[in-house]
Amino acid sequence: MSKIRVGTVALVGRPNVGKSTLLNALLGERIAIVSHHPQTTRDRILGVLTQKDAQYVFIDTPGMHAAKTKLGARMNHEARQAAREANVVVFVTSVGVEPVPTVGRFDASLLEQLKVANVPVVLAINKIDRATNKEALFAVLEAYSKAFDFAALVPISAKKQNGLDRVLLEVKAHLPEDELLYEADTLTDRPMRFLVAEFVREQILRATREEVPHGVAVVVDRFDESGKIPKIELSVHVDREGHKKILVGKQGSVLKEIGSKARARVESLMGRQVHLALWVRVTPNWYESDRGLMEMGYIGETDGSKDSR
Ligand SMILES: Nc1nc2c(ncn2[C@@H]2O[C@H](COP(=O)(O)OP(=O)(O)OP(=O)(O)O)[C@@H](O)[C@H]2O)c(=O)[nH]1
Repeated sequence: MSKIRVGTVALVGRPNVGKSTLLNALLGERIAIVSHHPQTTRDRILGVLTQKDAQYVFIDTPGMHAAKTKLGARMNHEARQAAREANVVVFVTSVGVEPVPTVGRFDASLLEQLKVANVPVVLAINKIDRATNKEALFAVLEAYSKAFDFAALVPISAKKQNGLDRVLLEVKAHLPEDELLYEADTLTDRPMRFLVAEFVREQILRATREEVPHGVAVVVDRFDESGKIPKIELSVHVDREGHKKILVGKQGSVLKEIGSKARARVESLMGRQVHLALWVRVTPNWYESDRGLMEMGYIGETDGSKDSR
C-alpha cells in the first residue's frame, strides 16, 4: 500500500466552543453529541476521515475545565492525555457577536499545558458566523498568535461549514507519512452500543436544558440483535428523584420524546428499524465515587485510583 499522510488529531478547547460540531462537520456524520450545555462530551470519540491523500484519526476531548467533581478530574485527565498522544492538536476557541481581541484566562492556561506537550497546534477560531464585526477578528488572530506559536491560525464556522478544508490542509501538513491505520470506510471505532447511549444522553440534554444537569448517565442494559428487529434497553441514571420526574414528564411525555428522537438517530446510523426502551433510575451521587464512575463505564477497573485526585 502506498504511503499517505496519516495520524491522530486531538480537538482541544474549553467546553462549548464547538468541538463536537466541528468533528461532526469534518466527518460529515453526526457521531459526537452536540448541545447548548457546556461539558456535553465526556468520552473521547474516535472519528476517522479518509481522503485520497490523508487519513485523519480524530479524538474529541472533553472541554478542559476546573475540576469540581471526580467526573471533572476525569475529563481533565482525558484531555491532557489526548493532547500528548496526538500528532497534531486542533485548538478550538470561539468568538461572540463582538469578538474580543484578548486570550481568555481559560484559553491561556490550556495553551500553557499544550506548550509542555510539544506538538504542532493549529488554532481554529470558531463561530465566526456570529461575529457582526468581522474586522475585529484580525485583532483576535493577532492576540492568539502572540500568546502561542501556532502552526496555523484558521477562522472557521463549524456550523456553516466554513474554513474546514483549510483546517484539514494545515493539519495534513504536520501528519507523518504512513500506511492507513484504519480501513478507508471506517467512521469510528466506537461500538454501536456506546453511540446509542450517547444519542440518548444527547436527547436528554436537549429536552431538559438546565433542569437536569450533568448528573445523568446512560447505560445500555441489553443490546440484542438476534431477532429481526434489534432490541435495545437502556437505563438512565439520575442523581435525584426530582430529576426523574422532569425526565419522565407528564404521563411519560418527555421520556417518550427522548426515546423516539434517539431511536430515529440510531435507525439512521444502523440503516434499519430498532426497538428502544428507556428506564429512569435514581442513583444519588454516582459521579462522586470511583465505584459509580466505574459502573457507568467512565473509568476502567485499573485506573480508578489514578483519577481520584
Ligand atoms: N453560531 C455557531 N454556533 C456553533 C458553531 N459551532 C458550534 N456551535 C454551537 O455551540 C454549542 C456547543 O457546541 P458543541 O459542539 O457541543 O461544543 P463542544 O466544544 O463540543 O462542547 P463540550 O462537549 O462541552 O466540550 C452548540 O449549541 C452548537 O450548536 C458555529 O460555528 N457557529
